[in-house]
Parts: sequence; structure tokens; C-alpha cells
Amino acid sequence: MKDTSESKDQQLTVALRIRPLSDAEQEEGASIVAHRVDDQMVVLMDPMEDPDDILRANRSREKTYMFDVAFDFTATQEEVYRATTKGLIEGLISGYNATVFAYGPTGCGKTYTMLGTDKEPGIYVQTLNDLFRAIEETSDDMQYSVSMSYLEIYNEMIRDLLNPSSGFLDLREDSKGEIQVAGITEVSTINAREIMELLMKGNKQHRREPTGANQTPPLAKTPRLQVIAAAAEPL
Ligand SMILES: Nc1ncnc2c1ncn2[C@@H]1O[C@H](COP(=O)(O)OP(=O)(O)OP(=O)(O)O)[C@@H](O)[C@H]1O
Repeated sequence: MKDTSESKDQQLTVALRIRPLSDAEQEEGASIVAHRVDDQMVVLMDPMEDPDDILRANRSREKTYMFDVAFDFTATQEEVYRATTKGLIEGLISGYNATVFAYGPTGCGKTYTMLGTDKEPGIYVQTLNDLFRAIEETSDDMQYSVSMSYLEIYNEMIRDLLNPSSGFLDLREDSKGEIQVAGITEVSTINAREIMELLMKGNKQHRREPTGANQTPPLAKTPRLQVIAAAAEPL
């Protein structure tokens, strides 16, 4: 969700991030075909386009897409966090639910955006820092319980990344009509560092494509959706 007051009512925000070419892609002479036109518009160039081919002149398959927010490879982790997630913290500590997830083919930058590196921390770290700061600031009036679970959906199968030995888990509706992942591990946590340790542990468990995909990200792979749920509920 965007960090602007008028977007508070908006239920869903879709952001697109274009990652830089990897060294291997540059060595192969690859070029970027996705171009951010402004903060919402992205143009996908036709990779087969040949300006000298007069038979195909004016038949470009160039396509334009609109998003709530679009980032190119110059966007910093901080900018992405601010525009997509920071605005959710206030609702979260008031008892509202929020979900942030990254979606895309293998090697497109989901882990980089969500987890990041020590020098360039991603959305998880920045969210946890702000969340625990907000909890601290309101701790005179409120008490919170924070818990987390970490799961992976791969080929429509759900696995618990904090307890992968539990096998595939089912989705069930509880007595309140809410959809739950039956048997998922839920860890009560007390600070951002502990959550990060659990995230690192869970991340090691997620499936990688057998092709060593991170060196040469293929464009069409079975999408894997990684979901993290962290709840801070007024007691
Ligand atoms: N915005 C970015 N800036 C710099 N490097 C990036 C960016 N996005 C991705 N990368 C790099 O591209 C590579 C692939 O990214 P990443 O591992 O995040 O992909 P992924 O979508 O999580 O892949 P998988 O689904 O296989 O886990 C990594 O080496 C990562 O550091």
C-alpha cells in the first residue's frame, strides 16, 4: 500500500520492480526490454523488433502496462519499502491484517526485494524495525503479541518453511469461516532479530529450481509464491 493518505482506503496495491541485468546476462549481450516510463507506467518492448524490417513496420508488439507503482533498477530498497509497505504499519498495530508478497519467476528478484542483503536490507528487515519501533512507542497504552509463520506455495502445494518435515499442509476453513493453513508452525516472537533468524532459517528451506536458476534466471518457470505472515495484535 502506498505511503499516502488518500491510499488508506485502497485494499490492494500492485508494484512492479525491474531488476538490473546480471553480469552473465550482460556478457551474453542481453538488453533490457522492460522500461519504466513514469512512476506507474511500464513499456515492454518487442524483443524481436527489427527497425530495418519494413514488412513489420508499425506492427510492433510493444505493450504498455500500468501499476500502482513501478520501479526500475535504480530504485533503492528504501524507496521500494516506503512506497509499498511502510504505510501498512499503522494499521497493523491497530489490529488490521496486512499481507505483502513477492511474485514472479525464479531469479527475478523476490528474495532480494523481500530479504535483501546485510548492506541493502529488504522489506522484511525494514518492516520489522518499524513495527517494533511502533510497538515500543505505543507500549504505554497497548500490549501486543507478535507471532509469525513462514510458508511456501509451490506447484499448489503448501509447505511449512519453519518445519519442512511436516510435509504438505491443507487449507481449511475454521469455525469463524476464516481460511487457515492446518498445522502451520506459529512462533511467538519478541523482537526483530529473532524474527530475522527464523526468516533466514526458513529461506534456506525453500525450493530452488534444479537448473541453478540464480545464475541464469529463466523467464518461464513454475511460479513459487512465498508468503510471510507476521501479526501484531492488541491483547
Ligand atoms: N533490484 C536488484 N538490484 C540488484 N541485484 C538484484 C536486484 N534484484 C535481484 N538482484 C539479483 O538477482 C539475482 C536473483 O535475485 P533473487 O535471488 O532475489 O531472485 P528470486 O526471485 O528470489 O529467485 P528464486 O525464485 O529462484 O528464489 C540475485 O543475485 C540478486 O542479488
